[in-house]
Amino acid sequence: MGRQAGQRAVRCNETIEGQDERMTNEKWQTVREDIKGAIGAGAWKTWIEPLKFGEVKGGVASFTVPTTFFGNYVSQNFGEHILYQLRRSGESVERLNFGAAANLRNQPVAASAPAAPEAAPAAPAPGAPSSAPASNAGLDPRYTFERFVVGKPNELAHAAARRVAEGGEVTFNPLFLYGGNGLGKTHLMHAIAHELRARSPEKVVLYLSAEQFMYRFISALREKRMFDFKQMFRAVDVLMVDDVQFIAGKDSTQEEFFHTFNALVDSRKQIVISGDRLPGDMKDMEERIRSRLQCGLVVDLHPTDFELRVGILQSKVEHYREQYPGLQIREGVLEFLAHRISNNVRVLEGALTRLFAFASLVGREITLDLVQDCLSDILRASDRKISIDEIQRKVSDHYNIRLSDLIGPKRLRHYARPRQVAMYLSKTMTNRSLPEIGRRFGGRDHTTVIHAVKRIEELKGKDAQIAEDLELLRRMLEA
Ligand SMILES: Nc1ncnc2c1ncn2[C@@H]1O[C@H](COP(=O)(O)OP(=O)(O)OP(=O)(O)O)[C@@H](O)[C@H]1O
Repeated sequence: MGRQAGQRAVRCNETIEGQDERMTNEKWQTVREDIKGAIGAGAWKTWIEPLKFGEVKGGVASFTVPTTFFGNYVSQNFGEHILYQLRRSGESVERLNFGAAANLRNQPVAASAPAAPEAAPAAPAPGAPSSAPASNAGLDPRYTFERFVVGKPNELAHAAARRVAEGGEVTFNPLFLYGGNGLGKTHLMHAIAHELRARSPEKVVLYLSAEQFMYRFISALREKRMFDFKQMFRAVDVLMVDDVQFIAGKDSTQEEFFHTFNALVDSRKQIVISGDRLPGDMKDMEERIRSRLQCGLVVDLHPTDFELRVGILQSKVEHYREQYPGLQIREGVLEFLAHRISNNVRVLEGALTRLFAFASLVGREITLDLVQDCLSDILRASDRKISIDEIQRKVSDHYNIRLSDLIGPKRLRHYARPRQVAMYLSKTMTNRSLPEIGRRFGGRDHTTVIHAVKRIEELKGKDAQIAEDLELLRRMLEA
């Protein structure tokens, strides 16, 4: 463990022992008044006043709330304020626990994470700890390393995520995960947070989407709570921001993000960011942010290959078997799905969920006929066509050059060769005409495209590197 983390743990323990008896209901009354200043009287009256303070024990502050929903809402929306104000008042509280009054006789209810958009309704996972750090609100309990299937396309991203989750000395900062839709970026980020929470419960791990960052920033500005906002973000040990491309073009949010980022990096706190493309290709993102996003470790989640998709389906089937015992699935069905639905794991998962639900309703075995009946719309939509845009994006990522340089006028070999590769793929993998391809590459003439195609045809036979690049790009585009 790094020096910093060790020092922090000792300090926390010392304070906790001294202060467990100290925290009283009277003190809570003072603290909650401070929260009123931070969140406004309306929200305070609705959400904070009804909280009944219980105790602080082992670094966990417990409250009784009217319902589980109430607890979840407070945890998600005001948890950080409560933690921050408690700590400011001298308490060394690491977590909050909200027990619903009705359930208290049985078991305290955790202020558990709400469901991710496509997730099952929020409920603490079986066996989950009975309290969750408020800063972990929003985590899907299913998105763990155990449930993440590793294959060639995602092995590097997985290894980097594992390294961060060990919570040791910060070696690369930030870890930037990028890739297309539904390839597992969010899953890996949640897995890091779950693992850190289990290994180092004293650490404050904050996961949020870039959109949430923006809304919190705007409401802090509106309610004149910028000091609290800054303190809150600077108090975290690990910050994870998902879908960072969302803040591109949003100037003041970018400005605040930039300062938050710098403050955390300066104090050697780990940052994990995800995006749908390379930082360098994020149009409308300020240059200073793009360069900072690239200064740690940048890893790509490549499109899944057939083997990985089959692996993911098999792992999901195992979980479904617990839910739908006795359901039979014919041989060849998973391979068929993995072959036909290739671009997005989320769609693949959705297809399987629908199949299991349908088969259990009608009491039928899952066969290829059932797949055709039940998934015709998904299968139709997955018969996708490859576009010139996609080819350009993949080629520029592959050769690590900017999209604008791939398309632009620069004639250096460093740009010209990838451009010829992209033109060749556009000719051989789409049914676009030569003039149209020329137009899409910065308004070039169709004879330039013919020359590029011929040149790559020639090189394919004698340059092993080009042959390998073409093969890899083709596989990624077809995936
Ligand atoms: N390797 C994998 N193993 C198991 N499940 C996976 C894997 N990759 C993706 N999934 C599942 O696919 C779904 C979509 O993944 P996730 O939300 O992490 O994608 P994403 O890359 O963040 O997509 P987006 O950019 O659209 O937000 C999730 O339910 C996730 O559990």
